[in-house]
Amino acid sequence: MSAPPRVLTVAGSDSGGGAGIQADLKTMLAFGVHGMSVLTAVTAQNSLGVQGAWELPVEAVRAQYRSVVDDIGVQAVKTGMLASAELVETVAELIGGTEAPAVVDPVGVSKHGDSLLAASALDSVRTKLLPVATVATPNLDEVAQLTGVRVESEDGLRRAAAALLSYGPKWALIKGGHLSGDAGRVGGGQAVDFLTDGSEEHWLRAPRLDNRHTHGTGCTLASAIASGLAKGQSVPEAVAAAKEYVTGAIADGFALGGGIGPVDHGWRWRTGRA
Ligand SMILES: Nc1ncnc2c1ncn2[C@@H]1O[C@H](COP(=O)(O)OP(=O)(O)O)[C@@H](O)[C@H]1O
Ligand SMILES: Cc1ncc(COP(=O)(O)OP(=O)(O)O)c(N)n1
Repeated sequence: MSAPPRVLTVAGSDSGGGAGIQADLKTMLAFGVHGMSVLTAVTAQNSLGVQGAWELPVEAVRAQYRSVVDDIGVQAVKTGMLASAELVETVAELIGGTEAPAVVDPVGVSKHGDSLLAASALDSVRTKLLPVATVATPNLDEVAQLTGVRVESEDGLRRAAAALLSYGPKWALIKGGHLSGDAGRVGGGQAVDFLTDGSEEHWLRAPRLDNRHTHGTGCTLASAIASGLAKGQSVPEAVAAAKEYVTGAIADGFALGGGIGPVDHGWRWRTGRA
């Protein structure tokens, strides 16, 4: 049997299993690729928020990365929670020395408002990590932090993407999940994301689903994109497939715990929907 495409996630652990490394590996399984992980931090986390977070030492991150890349090999890398400037710079250096495409999810703050990245690391994200990204996938809060552009309209998505591209990623995917769904406002009724490399433009639209159990959407989307790239898809193809997958996962999100439950990574086989 031939070897499956291999995808590496460099991210933090979510003990609740909804986001972080756990969401990434479940997504990779759903896309039929072999998922591998470099752990950067451990969080005590559940549907109510993040109760604690501990970073791993830089040597532990470097060692995990080398173990995987030097022996097993990777066709795509995805990054998530990187916690500190030191870890951001280490991971940027490692990715910069690897040929595989990199999907950078510049995780800043969880849905509950818990910080997952030190404020002092923002400059390292801008100057070290974004330049080595094939695709960068910030949500609206993250792109505002990184570029200063606050998005309230579809034109705002375009401006934010242009500002992000100035830091060097090949493609910018601005996720409009946080745009207000109120009737009459832009994005109302739809979850709109915008993808561009500065010349091509792709608008990704899906019905805005009325399910509060959306924990892990960003990690899931980025891992699905990395899985598509590892299979040889172009960036627009991989993003379109990832958007379809995350939309289905939100539709079947689980009411687990007392707060925001996780999306369902196994919705395709659980429900039989394509
Ligand atoms: N209620 C929703 N209905 C449908 N799609 C959504 C909803 N909320 C978020 N999304 C989609 O989920 C993906 C992740 O976006 P977002 O939730 O903004 O990221 P993050 O988890 O990083 O904050 C995007 O494709 C976004 O459009
Ligand atoms: C360990 C860890 N990494 C990343 C996140 C953020 O995940 P995301 O997919 O953006 O989902 P929400 O937290 O916004 O629901 C996380 N929470 N934990």
